[in-house]
Amino acid sequence: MRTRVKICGLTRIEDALQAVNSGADAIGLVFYEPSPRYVDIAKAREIAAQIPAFVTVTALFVNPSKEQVEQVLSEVRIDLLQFHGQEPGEFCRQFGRNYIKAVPMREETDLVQIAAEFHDCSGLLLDTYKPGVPGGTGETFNWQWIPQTFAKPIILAGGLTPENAGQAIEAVHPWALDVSGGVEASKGIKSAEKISRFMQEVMRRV
Ligand SMILES: O=C(O)c1ccccc1N[C@@H]1O[C@H](COP(=O)(O)O)[C@@H](O)[C@H]1O
Repeated sequence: MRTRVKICGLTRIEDALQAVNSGADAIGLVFYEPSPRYVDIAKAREIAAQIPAFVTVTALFVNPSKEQVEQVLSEVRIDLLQFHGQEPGEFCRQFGRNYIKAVPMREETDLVQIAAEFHDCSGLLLDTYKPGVPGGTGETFNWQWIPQTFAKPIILAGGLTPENAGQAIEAVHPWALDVSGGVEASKGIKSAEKISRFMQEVMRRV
């Protein structure tokens, strides 16, 4: 069984189809306006409508209002919510949808306590901590901070590229990798060649 892959920050249909046709298990749409990967509801609907069954359409939020999440859920085909800010557990679970929670990783991060707060999440997404930047940093963190066995599925993120994807799998054995900047040609624009190479590196580790 291979490591799952989510390709995040898609802003164009052709990039989303490239991700799907290269074997990605999930795509991510960023509903966070300051991001260069932000998509509005109209664009998100267009992209999501092209995604076939069994590929998970993920909606990424950073400290959204309840109303913003509800609006996206009512207008776009969304299979999974991703909360990438300081949202508490009660906020994340109020929508009655599957969700993953991003954790900004520091050496002292208490993953056991976080897993208890988000006991009903579908996975913890471990990302690089950078003050003032909620995500999409393009930087890795020290993977040795991640326990080898853990109660929740681990989704590894932060600075992943075609060059380090294989090493990440061998070091961390995560449930999934989540990549954004590492498969881009420029911010918000994906590179077909990098997506394809990233997926090949993952598939070589089956
Ligand atoms: O991609 C963004 O712009 C973004 C903005 C705000 C929060 C999260 C964001 N992206 C997520 O960050 C991680 C790591 O990204 P990268 O591979 O280091 O570029 C990933 O989960 C993205 O989905």
